[in-house]
Amino acid sequence: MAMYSRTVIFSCFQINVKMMKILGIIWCTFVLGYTVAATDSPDNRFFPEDFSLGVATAAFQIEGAWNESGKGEQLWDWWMHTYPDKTLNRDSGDVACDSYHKWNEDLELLKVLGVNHYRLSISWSRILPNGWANINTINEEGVKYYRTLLEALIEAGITPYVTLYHWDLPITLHQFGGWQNPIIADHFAAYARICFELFGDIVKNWITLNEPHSYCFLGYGTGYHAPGYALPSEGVYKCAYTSVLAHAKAWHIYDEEFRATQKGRVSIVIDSPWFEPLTDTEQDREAVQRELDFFFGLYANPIYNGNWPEQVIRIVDARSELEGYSYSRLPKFTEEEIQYIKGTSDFFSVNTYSAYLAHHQHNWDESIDPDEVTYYADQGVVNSVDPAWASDVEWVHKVPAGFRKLLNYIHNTFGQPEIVVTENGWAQNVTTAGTADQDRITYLSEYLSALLEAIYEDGVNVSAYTVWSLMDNLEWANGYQQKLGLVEVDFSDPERTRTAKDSYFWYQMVTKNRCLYSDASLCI
Ligand SMILES: CCCCCCCCCCCCC/C=C/[C@@H](O)[C@@H](N)CO[C@@H]1O[C@H](CO)[C@@H](O)[C@H](O)[C@H]1O
Repeated sequence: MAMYSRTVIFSCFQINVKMMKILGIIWCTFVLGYTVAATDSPDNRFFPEDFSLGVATAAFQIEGAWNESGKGEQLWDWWMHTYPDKTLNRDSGDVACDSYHKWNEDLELLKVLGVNHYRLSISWSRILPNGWANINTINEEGVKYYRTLLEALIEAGITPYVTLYHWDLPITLHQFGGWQNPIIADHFAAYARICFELFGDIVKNWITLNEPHSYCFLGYGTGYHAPGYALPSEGVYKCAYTSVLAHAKAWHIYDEEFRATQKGRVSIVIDSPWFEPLTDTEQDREAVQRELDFFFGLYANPIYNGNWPEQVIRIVDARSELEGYSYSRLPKFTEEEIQYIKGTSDFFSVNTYSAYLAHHQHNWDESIDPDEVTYYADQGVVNSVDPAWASDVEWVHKVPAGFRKLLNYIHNTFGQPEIVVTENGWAQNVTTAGTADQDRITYLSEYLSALLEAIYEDGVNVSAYTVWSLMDNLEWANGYQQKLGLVEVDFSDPERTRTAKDSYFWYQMVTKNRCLYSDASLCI
């Protein structure tokens, strides 16, 4: 039955969406009976009535059309064209899922999936081809593309969550040093203002930046991502400083100029795995807290509590001095900036996929290795994973209990905010991926169970959950070699044919039943 549903699904899209829904229901009835039994006792409670279930994508990862309709070049276009060997299989985003041309097919997928919200991003250089926010430089074709898509989503009853920056910096701004240069915060704020003006009448949920930890650490720390800068001693901190400031400026613009009329809200996506102590010792428990502070707190603390986490300041200042620096490698916020940044988030957005074990690094606090002047060495933590945690790619391990703990940590550390899970999902290697993706169903089911426990057992205020991703797409440096979609995309086919996976039908059942059981009468 599952195979039959999949084979016919896409011709149905064009003809009869209602028929698709019926096929999905048939699939659920005959296949999910087995699926649920195979999953480790999912929670049988209904999601709260106003809880929002959604999926996410990002512009560069799906749109393609990299130089069409007036779009300017951005960092990842340049990176993949200039250093093709830095991406697995020498893949690029030139065509990606071709969503720039096939957005209405994606919309049908969303409608049939029955999601409440869709998280997407706007490509900065599609709106402002040269990056500069000068009213004369707005690319009307880019505006029309997003306007049409956003209006169609609203028309379909799907709430858009719009990310302004998902790693695709206009190349002109990279040439100014990108996120190493605090002036980028002003450029971002000006771009944000234009987007609020252009789309704020219909977009009510804004995300300023996606995962600053990822683009700061990978782009300016290790150099594994664009722009490829290996500046591990200071690059991450400078990038974090500019990013936090950029976010705060955009939030203030919205707050002062748009909130009263548009009545929307603004947040920033912060990503973090959960960390478990390797051993039950005080040293390893402290290692967990240090890693959380350097990974998560570097971005969340200035925005929610004011300033960098206290121990990050203490450690980096002390180590900088011991290393012979005449200044601290950690840029400092002025008192005025601390007050300006604090409180600039209307809800807490978090991306999380995995957990790691944390172990105190031997001698970390007693000696300084001059070859180890890095953001990583500052933390003094060695990470590993528990071999019992299921995994198909090196960076994602199935640890739903860690997800619940992370939600509780946010609740307790950052003032019990409303939490929106803006990304969570299961990554498969291309060699093991396929449309029969029971592993993904198991992962999502267990993570959603953990989320329900956080809501009902722990009293954590989680209002939305978002699967990454609607469809397989360009996974940055991993090219098309890792798959996270509910829908498979054939990247060898010029048509980029989309085929629903088993997980797509499973999530369709969840959005319909609003619980994790195919038989909703079992839910309470
Ligand atoms: C054998 C020992 C292994 C130890 C390894 C220890 C490493 C510890 C440090 C943790 C690093 C975690 C990296 C996770 C980052 C993710 O949050 C990030 N890659 C997620 O980015 C989003 O994910 C989507 C899927 O990759 C992506 O497509 C999307 O655009 C991103 O927003």
